[in-house]
Amino acid sequence: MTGPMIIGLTGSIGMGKSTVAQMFADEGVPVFDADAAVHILQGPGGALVEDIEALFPGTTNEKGVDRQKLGAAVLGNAEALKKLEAIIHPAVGAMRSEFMQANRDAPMILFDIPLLFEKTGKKAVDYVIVVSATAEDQRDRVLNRSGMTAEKFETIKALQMPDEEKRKRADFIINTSQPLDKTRQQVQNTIEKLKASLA
Ligand SMILES: CC(C)(COP(=O)(O)OP(=O)(O)OC[C@H]1O[C@@H](n2cnc3c(N)ncnc32)[C@H](O)[C@@H]1O)[C@@H](O)C(=O)NCCC(=O)NCCS
Ligand SMILES: Nc1ncnc2c1ncn2[C@@H]1O[C@H](COP(=O)(O)OP(=O)(O)OP(=O)(O)O)[C@@H](O)[C@H]1O
Repeated sequence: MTGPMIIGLTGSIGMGKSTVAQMFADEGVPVFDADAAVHILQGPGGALVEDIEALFPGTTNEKGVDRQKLGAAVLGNAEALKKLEAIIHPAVGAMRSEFMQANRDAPMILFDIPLLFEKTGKKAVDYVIVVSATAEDQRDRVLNRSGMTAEKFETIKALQMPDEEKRKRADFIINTSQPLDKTRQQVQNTIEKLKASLA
């Protein structure tokens, strides 16, 4: 194999992807965060702000994209979301390529991609890790966030592959319905197994 082993980290809304990705980073694994890339593209002076304003007038301001407004325009409107994804996903892909180039000498790298199964495709990675929690924990975590409603949660869930389906397709599952130190241990064990497969 040439280049680093590529690990995809995915999971449905609120399952704990960001927390688990940070645990991989703590172990020294370079992490590409797709959501963070979207924030850069949509943030102040971001490369896609103008295009988004043209497609969805009134959803940007001097600080870039107003995500509440853009979310209201696209979540629940399949055609609008498709148009937005058509400009965002290729730009995220380009940033991912740059990240790969910058980390080409690392033994393994991790892609944190919320929509890995839905959009990016399993072929982009060597192994898939699915982050999963009980439906109750997922719901509690998400509804505790500011700006979130039960309706918005249901709309987003309907856009994502069900957790059960994701788990079936996973090479590794990380459980986040347990204390954080147990989850960290699972992350460390997974890294050991991945390293063993490299040897
Ligand atoms: C719609 C937007 C403006 C809402 O922003 P907001 O800050 O309110 O929510 P946030 O980004 O935290 O997303 C909340 C949840 O929705 C999920 N989600 C976001 N976009 C999508 C999508 N296109 N399809 C399915 N789920 C999505 C996220 O994975 C997350 O679980 C924003 O998510 C966006 O620009 N999405 C399009 C880009 C995209 O597809 N991002 C997903 C990862 S690359
Ligand atoms: N064992 C655990 N592992 C991971 N997260 C946990 C655990 N226990 C509690 N949590 C909490 O659950 C929440 C998970 O949120 P996080 O932002 O990581 O999810 P996410 O999957 O990235 O969400 P989104 O898809 O909406 O971006 C955090 O507040 C975290 O502190």
